[in-house]
Amino acid sequence: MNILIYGIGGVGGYFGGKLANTKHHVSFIARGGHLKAIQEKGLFVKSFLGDFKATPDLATDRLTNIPTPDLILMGVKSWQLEQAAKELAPHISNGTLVLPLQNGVNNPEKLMTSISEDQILNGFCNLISFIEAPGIICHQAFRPTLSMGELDNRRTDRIERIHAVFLEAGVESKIPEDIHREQWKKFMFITTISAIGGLTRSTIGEMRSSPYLYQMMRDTAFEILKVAQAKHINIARDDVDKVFEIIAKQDPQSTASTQRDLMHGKPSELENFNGYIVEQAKKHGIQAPVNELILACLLPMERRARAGLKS
Ligand SMILES: NC(=O)C1=CN([C@@H]2O[C@H](COP(=O)(O)OP(=O)(O)OC[C@H]3O[C@@H](n4cnc5c(N)ncnc54)[C@H](OP(=O)(O)O)[C@@H]3O)[C@@H](O)[C@H]2O)C=CC1
Ligand SMILES: CC(C)(CO)C(=O)C(=O)O
Repeated sequence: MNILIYGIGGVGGYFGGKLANTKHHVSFIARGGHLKAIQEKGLFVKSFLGDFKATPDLATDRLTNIPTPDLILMGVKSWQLEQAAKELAPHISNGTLVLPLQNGVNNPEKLMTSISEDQILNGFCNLISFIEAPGIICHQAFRPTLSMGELDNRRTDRIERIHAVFLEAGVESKIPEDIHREQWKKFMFITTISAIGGLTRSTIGEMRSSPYLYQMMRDTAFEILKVAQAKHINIARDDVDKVFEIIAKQDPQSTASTQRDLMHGKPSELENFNGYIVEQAKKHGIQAPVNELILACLLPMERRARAGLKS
């Protein structure tokens, strides 16, 4: 199989690195000093589960150089997906499948702006990893897992084939019965902790121990639940409780990637998280005042980050 990893950051670097060590032909799209380091020395993944080195068949910043991919793993941030899909469209065939791994729940729709719906899968992952230095990925915590599915949840031969490729690479991969439901559960978790964490600059432990902030997290989650149900996602009140059980188990010092982006004045996924909920709540006639407040408070900072100014 010809596999392309588009974006070799925390996620693309970890899973792309695993795939590069299989028999498949693996190409990396990266840029700048990170690309140069990978071209010169390969990609080094420092992982608390065991370090490994990966040498892709090709590392480039030019899509014209790559063989037509059978599978593309999207490793960019969710707000970079539309642009990436536009750039990819002329370089794929009708048989190419695209698997997004971004946090958020509208990534397939973003890809559909340039790529045919029947070539798009849905997916998400769990791990904590980031670029530590050019050519080096640090996988810091969480046993990496990957969930994937067809948009209509059918267990097709092609999804089984892709799942098998990840298993072959030693990645813990799942095809849940309902990929959208599982993705919304993760979305509820990550959106609830990221935004309030970003707004208050607090760790998960600090938010859990403040009754006010804890209630704010719960209100955020219930607004997300209402939007999900309006969109006919099979998710219930029990799922909110399960999300809060997961929140209760997190290391008190932990912060989510979007929260860290917000805190470091980098462009973040705020608009794909709370922004999406506010937009969809309006569309479905639902009140979402907590998500609206969070979004309004963080948007000026987000705009500064996008204008290249540090907050
Ligand atoms: N990191 C994590 O632990 C987790 C992240 N996620 C989700 O995964 C997604 C990816 O996050 P993450 O891996 O952290 O993001 P990163 O910022 O670490 O990685 C994105 C990479 O894509 C590169 N990129 C973007 N556009 C291009 C382009 N046109 N050409 C070449 N390279 C490009 C970026 O390069 P450059 O830096 O030059 O812009 C960067 O190296 C997000 O949706 C995130 O929420 C989900 C679970 C865990
Ligand atoms: C919370 C976590 C680590 C779970 O994978 C995540 O998705 C993120 O930080 O973006």
